[in-house]
Amino acid sequence: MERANCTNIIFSSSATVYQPAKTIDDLPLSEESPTGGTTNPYARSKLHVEEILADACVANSNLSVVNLRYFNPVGAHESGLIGEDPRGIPNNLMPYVSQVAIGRRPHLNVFGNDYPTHDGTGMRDYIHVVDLAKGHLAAMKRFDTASRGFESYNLGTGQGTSVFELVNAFREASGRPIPTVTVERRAGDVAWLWCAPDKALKDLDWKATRNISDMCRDMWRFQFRSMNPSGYVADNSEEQESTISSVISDDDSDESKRSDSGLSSDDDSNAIFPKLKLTMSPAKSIFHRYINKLTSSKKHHGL
Ligand SMILES: O=c1ccn([C@@H]2O[C@H](COP(=O)(O)OP(=O)(O)O[C@H]3O[C@H](CO)[C@@H](O)[C@H](O)[C@H]3O)[C@@H](O)[C@H]2O)c(=O)[nH]1
Repeated sequence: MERANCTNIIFSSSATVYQPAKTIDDLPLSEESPTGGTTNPYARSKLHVEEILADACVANSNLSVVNLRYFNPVGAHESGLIGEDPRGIPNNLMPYVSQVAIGRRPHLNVFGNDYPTHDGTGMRDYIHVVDLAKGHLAAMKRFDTASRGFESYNLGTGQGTSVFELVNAFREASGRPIPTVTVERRAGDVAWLWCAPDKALKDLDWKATRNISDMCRDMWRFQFRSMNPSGYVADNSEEQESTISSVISDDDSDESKRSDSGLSSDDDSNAIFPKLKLTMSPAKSIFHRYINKLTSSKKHHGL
C-alpha cells in the first residue's frame, strides 16, 4: 500500500462481526454494539481484517479506513441486466425464492418457524444492492473531508423483514405462487439482525431509499424480464452487446440516472479494461464497465 502511495481504504465488512443479539432489546445494532463471539470462518476473517486495519491506522496516521458493515444485500440493478444468478442450489434466501418463483425449484424450505419473532421466522435487514453501491460512493467522499483513522459504518435500512414477509413481497412482485415448506432451523442462523444506520446518515450523508418491494421487483426483473429466465448462458451475440451498450449509454446520457446508479461522468475505463469483448457473461461485462467507471471516479478522490 505504501509503495503504491495508497492511504485511503474502503473495507467490505459484514454484519456478522457483531455478537448475535440475545433478545430484541439488543437491537438495532449500532457501530458501538459488541463484536466477536463469531461462529464461522467467514465472520472471523472479516473481524480479523477489521482489527488489522484499525491497528494499521494507529501505526500510520496517514491512513484512512472506512469500514462498511453490510447487512443482507439483495436485489439487482433496475435494468435487469446485473444481478446474482448463483450456480447450483442457492444458499441465500432471495435467490432461492426467485428460483422458486420462476419454476426452477418446487418450493422454498423455510429454516425454522419457532424463532421468537412475530411470525416465528428469522428476520434480517435486507438492503438493495444499488443502495449498497451508493454507500461506497458516499464513503469515498468522506476521504476528502474527514480526519484520518479507522471508522465503521453500518449499511442497512434499519428495518427487519421476516422470511414470510419477504416471500409475500416476492409473490406480489412476481405474481407467482411461491410454495413453502417449514423445516428445521439451519445451524448457525440467528433469530434477528438489523441495524441502526444513523451514523452513515450523519457522517456520510447516505441512507437506503429502496424498500423490500423494490428489492423483489428488481430481482424478479433480472430473473424473468431480462435475458436470464433460466440462468446465465454464455453468449457473445451482437444483440446482447448492443443491449448492454444501450443501457450503459443511457446511463451516460442521463445525469439523474447516472447519479442514481452512482456513476461518474468521466469515462477513462479503457485504461483499465482496454478491450471489453463479450467473452464473459453479459452481466459480468456490464459489471466490469461499471467498475471501470467507479475506478475513474476513485481517481478523483485520490484512491
Ligand atoms: O433457503 C433458505 C435460505 C435462507 N432462509 C432464512 O432466510 C434468512 C436469511 O438467510 P440468508 O439469505 O442465507 O442470509 P444470512 O444467513 O443472514 O447471511 C447473509 O447475510 C450476512 C450478513 O448479515 C452475510 O455475512 C452472509 O454472507 C450472507 O449469506 C435466515 O433467517 C435463513 O434461515 C430460509 O428460510 N431458507
